[in-house]
Amino acid sequence: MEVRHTTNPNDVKQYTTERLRSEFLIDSLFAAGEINMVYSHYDRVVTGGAIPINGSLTLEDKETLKTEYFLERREVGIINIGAEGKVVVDGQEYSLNKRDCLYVGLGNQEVTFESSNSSDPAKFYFVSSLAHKQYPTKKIPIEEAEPNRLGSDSESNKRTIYKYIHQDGIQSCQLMMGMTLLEPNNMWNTMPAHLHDRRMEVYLYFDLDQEDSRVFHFMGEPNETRHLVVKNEQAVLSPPWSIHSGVGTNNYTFIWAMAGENYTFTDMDSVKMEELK
Ligand SMILES: O=C(O)C(=O)C[C@H](O)C(=O)CO
Ligand SMILES: [Zn+2]
Repeated sequence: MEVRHTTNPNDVKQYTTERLRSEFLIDSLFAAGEINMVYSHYDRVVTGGAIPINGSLTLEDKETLKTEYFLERREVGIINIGAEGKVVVDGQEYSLNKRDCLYVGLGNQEVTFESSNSSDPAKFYFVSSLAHKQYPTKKIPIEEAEPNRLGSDSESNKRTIYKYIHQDGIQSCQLMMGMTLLEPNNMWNTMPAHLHDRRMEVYLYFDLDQEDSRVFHFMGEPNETRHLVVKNEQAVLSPPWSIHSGVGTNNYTFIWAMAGENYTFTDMDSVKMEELK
């Protein structure tokens, strides 16, 4: 898998667009019949995508992790963003429809992905972080996730945050994961912006409804922002020192995942509008 190192915010001020994209944008996670992963040194989070077509794909990379199996020292959250498929965890099958989430804990030795129909395949997005204890493998459909409604039409940021893996939901060591759905004609996410220097975060943007749709994702320290132009099914690594917010040219949905120091979703430092530059 590709390995990305961490960056210092003072250095990032000098980056060209190309360098910024190569450090923070994950532009090709999803390819038919492949599993692709990026290992970030931010909290050692692995971000991945799998589209099984002919048979199953296995979650593994001994070469990079130097462990016997992927979850020997890790946990993983998996969300299906495609058609129906299944994840098999040490022989136990979990069927996932679009937007369903599965948490798989430390110590499970074999995790494989399969599509129910190869002509309309599943697309599994996953984020994995380090784990010290085994929590039970658990599936949660979006209907059972805790919704948190935010924003307003006048601010164009009316949206629902669904929390899957968190303190009051599926239990994990440090991984938090959920999905935010924007109401039609609402384009802004995570504005007003926030920081959490205790945790890194990854955003996956998907369901951008036109070929030409883009999300302008804002990152950087609040007084030194930059943007990344993001296409459908691309992800962004957000360092702990960076805001993470976006505005779309069309409707979209995104999956957020965090790992780091604490396990408190509400541990956020809000950024005042006058601080943003
Ligand atoms: O729409 C939002 O606002 C979010 O979804 C925010 C993320 O959940 C987040 O950044 C959590 O720290
Ligand atoms: Zn955040």
